[in-house]
Amino acid sequence: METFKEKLQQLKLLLPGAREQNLSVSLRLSNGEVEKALNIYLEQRERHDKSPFESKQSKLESFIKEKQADNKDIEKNDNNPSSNKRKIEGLTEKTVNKDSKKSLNLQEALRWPSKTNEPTVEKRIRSQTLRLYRPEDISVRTPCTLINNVLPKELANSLLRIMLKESDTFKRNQGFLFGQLSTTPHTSQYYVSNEMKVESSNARHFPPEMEQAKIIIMNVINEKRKERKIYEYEEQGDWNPNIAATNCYADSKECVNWHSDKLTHLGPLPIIGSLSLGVTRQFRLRRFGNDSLNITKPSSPSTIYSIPLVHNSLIIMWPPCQELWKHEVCPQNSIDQHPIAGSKRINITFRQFRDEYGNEMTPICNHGELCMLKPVFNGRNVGRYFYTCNAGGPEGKCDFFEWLNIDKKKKDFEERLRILENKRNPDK
Ligand SMILES: O=C(O)CCC(=O)C(=O)O
Ligand SMILES: [Fe+2]
Repeated sequence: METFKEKLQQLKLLLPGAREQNLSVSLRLSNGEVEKALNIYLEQRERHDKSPFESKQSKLESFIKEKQADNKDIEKNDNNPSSNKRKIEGLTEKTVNKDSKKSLNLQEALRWPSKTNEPTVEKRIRSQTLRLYRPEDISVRTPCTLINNVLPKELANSLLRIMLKESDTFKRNQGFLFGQLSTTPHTSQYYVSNEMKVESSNARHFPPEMEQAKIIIMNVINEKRKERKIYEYEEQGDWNPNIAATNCYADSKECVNWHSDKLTHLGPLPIIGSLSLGVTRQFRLRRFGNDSLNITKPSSPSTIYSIPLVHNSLIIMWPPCQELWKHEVCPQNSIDQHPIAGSKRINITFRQFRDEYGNEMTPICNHGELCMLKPVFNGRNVGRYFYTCNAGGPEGKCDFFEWLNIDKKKKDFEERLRILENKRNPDK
């Protein structure tokens, strides 16, 4: 387990020009999670950069209000005897309380973010949002490929109509964000292709139009993939999407926040084919990991690339997009109405569920729950993966940790298949 100091060091490597004090506050607010701390830091900085004309005073007031709200939540948790206190390695509870109050300090608020200590180059790059329209630019700058008009027009329109109807029964997912229960700002639904068994009562089978779309998209992606490097640990065979996470954004304010897609059941280095239907929305990408594989043009972690995804477009997220980048669909002030969908957008993300990463092959944490698979995105272990506790609630994570051994997993899975086969055909 890394100490608070080591995590701070990781953050410093990621954001070389940033003030240590700001990174330290971000790390405390993130409950000691480097990835969340990076987001908190970048969001604060972005917010700051977006409003250069606001007076220092009003910026300061809103910053303090936010911090006060955050700290109230921290205090509420810490005062609640039934909830496990927030744990940050290397800090006692007392220090956490004392230090989180310290973030109300006026001096510190004024110093967020530091203008003077950061190098000019980073300062110039950091506020950059680059809009990318041309597929050539998208391929050079990001680990994605954009294909417009991917489906025959009639198929795209009929799939949109079907999904609009289906979306009436899509649900808002609930999850934990910084220990607080929160609801996703859009609705979604899982689908599985027809050759798969529906194991979860929450999943539905692909409607026939989705199956047709899947085949076209699968062929397009496998064709494009022939021109690309295939990493040692990605699925070596053809890409064969068998599940689809679908989203509905009812209006311009519905969104999905910065995230990378979970690898637990997809395995390392997945390919994700994301089809957009209905209203055009901005899909934004930001690198946050160390691109040691050098597949995209070097960019600052805070450079945001914004890509308009029009009706019937496919964005392919190639590996290592989920390992080293984050993506979001941000809220917008206005959108152009779509003739069929009005203000709605439907998104279908085709993915390949890999059996060797199924539930039976996933370790169980100390809580007795299935673990989640996470990549190391920086430092000397970049390129490795580990299993960790998936709990996000107020009870906190347990300290389960296990490196993923990809070769061993493959062997274990083959062994498991052999045993199952022997049980089915004992005479063989
Ligand atoms: O709506 C989109 O384009 C992205 C959706 C997404 O990122 C997801 O479902 O994981
Ligand atoms: Fe995603």
